[in-house]
Amino acid sequence: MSRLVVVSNRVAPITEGEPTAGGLAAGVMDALRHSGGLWFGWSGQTVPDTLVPPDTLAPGLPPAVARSGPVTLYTTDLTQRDYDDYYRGFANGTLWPVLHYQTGLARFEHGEFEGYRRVNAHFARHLAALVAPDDVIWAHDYHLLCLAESLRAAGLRNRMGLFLHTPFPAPAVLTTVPVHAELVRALCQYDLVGFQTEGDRRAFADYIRHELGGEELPGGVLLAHGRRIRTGVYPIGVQVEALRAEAQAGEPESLAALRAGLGDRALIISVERLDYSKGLRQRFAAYERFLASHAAWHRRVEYVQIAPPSRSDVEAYQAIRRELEGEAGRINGRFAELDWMPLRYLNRGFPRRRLMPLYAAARVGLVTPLRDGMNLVAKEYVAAQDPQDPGVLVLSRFAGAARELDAALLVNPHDEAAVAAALDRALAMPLEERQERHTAMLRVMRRNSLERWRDRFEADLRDLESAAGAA
Ligand SMILES: O=P(O)(O)OC[C@H]1O[C@H](O[C@H]2O[C@H](CO)[C@@H](O)[C@H](O)[C@H]2O)[C@H](O)[C@@H](O)[C@@H]1O
Ligand SMILES: O=c1ccn([C@@H]2O[C@H](COP(=O)(O)OP(=O)(O)O)[C@@H](O)[C@H]2O)c(=O)[nH]1
Repeated sequence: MSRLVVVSNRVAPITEGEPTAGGLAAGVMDALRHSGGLWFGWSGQTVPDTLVPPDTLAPGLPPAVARSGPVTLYTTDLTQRDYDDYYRGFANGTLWPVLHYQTGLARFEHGEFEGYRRVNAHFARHLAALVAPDDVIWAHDYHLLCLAESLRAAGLRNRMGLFLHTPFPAPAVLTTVPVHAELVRALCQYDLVGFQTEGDRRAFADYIRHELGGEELPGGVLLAHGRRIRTGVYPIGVQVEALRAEAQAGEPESLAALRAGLGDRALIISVERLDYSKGLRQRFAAYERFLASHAAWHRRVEYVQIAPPSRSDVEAYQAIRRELEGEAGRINGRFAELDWMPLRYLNRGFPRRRLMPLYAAARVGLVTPLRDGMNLVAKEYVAAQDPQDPGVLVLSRFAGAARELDAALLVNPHDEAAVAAALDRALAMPLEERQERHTAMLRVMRRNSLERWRDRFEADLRDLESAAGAA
């Protein structure tokens, strides 16, 4: 069978035990670990611009190669200028906020978009030297919307698919990006475009029909720019049994330390990259309101927030970090007692195998992003629970995960009073109701596993005829 070539900006660290850099890297690594394949991406390193001759696009060096089990990892460095324009600039300063409906936080510079295209072309140039004509190419996420266009320009006729890990916003939101038309035209060079939810897929189809005057055929096929693009919904999953084993294996000392600090208090846990899309500011406010309005829970609960810094050189991320540090101190200052700290805010990451026992020990998993493509932490929390005595997931209706995990306590993260009431309800929930909700969520998660996500996308990609995109 032809090879699977995976391309993403972020690749998983190949050293065991390092914190995983977000859900994409964790998911792709877990998915590739069994079937194997070639994975190409950014090394995470930048090199000074002076190392690059002015007439070349990017470092002329061949990519570094490493092996992790059956996965061969090719990584390339970025120059400082490429990193600034592409990753810090257009990908995370323009696209990320717009894809998450935060248009007020988005900036736009034509030069950064050019840099974004330059890096997509740089990736394509390396890939063109690596892929065989019958390989299937599976690109990931908003960093690589223009990759297929660059690969086609280099003459590649391979089957190419893109899976978008983030939301795809309504056309009225996407069109705030001045180069939306160029982006969607480039996206149409893929043969298959996959989304986390039907809402995201619908938004893309609406753009094609209403902005481009394209056509939508039955079975998720779109006709636009003289091409035939297949679309589908592939919710990313987790490996339930492997995660459960990690949760049970535990790490006696760290868990013991946590338990000693907690005593018999109920633990509320939240874990995410420190990102404004994750709704931490609103969550802190909701927790403060919960403490103010539910005095009966004082000293009986503790909220642990794990929030490793992310994209720290983007201004909006620096602002949220400053703000949360102040808020955590203020909330503790208002409610803490000599022997009780209501909120523990940890500004650092943990390897996932250390997080799993913490999830297992938590009475409530509090996951309230303002928008999220999926949110794997929600699924990991459910997987970690003891089915005989499970904790309760309080989940934002705006996370992709809410489409599947509708047996969670679904909340609107903008409604502080509703989140506070959900916390009270979750903490007081009778065993039978907790079990019923947990069983229902586990059933969906077992069905929509990580393997199914990978297998369905890969099968649909392989099913397409080579260069079938021409309408
Ligand atoms: O690579 P970074 O800039 O450090 O950011 C980490 C990743 O964040 C985003 O993850 C998304 O993918 C998850 C798995 O599908 C999904 O659950 C989550 O909702 C998404 O936000 C981003 O999309 C990735 O590209 C980043 O690598
Ligand atoms: O300190 C941390 C924080 C998060 N994660 C992992 O990073 C992923 C986050 O994925 P999610 O889809 O929730 O959000 P993203 O960061 O991709 O937006 C999950 O697998 C977490 O277990 C981790 O390993 N260590």
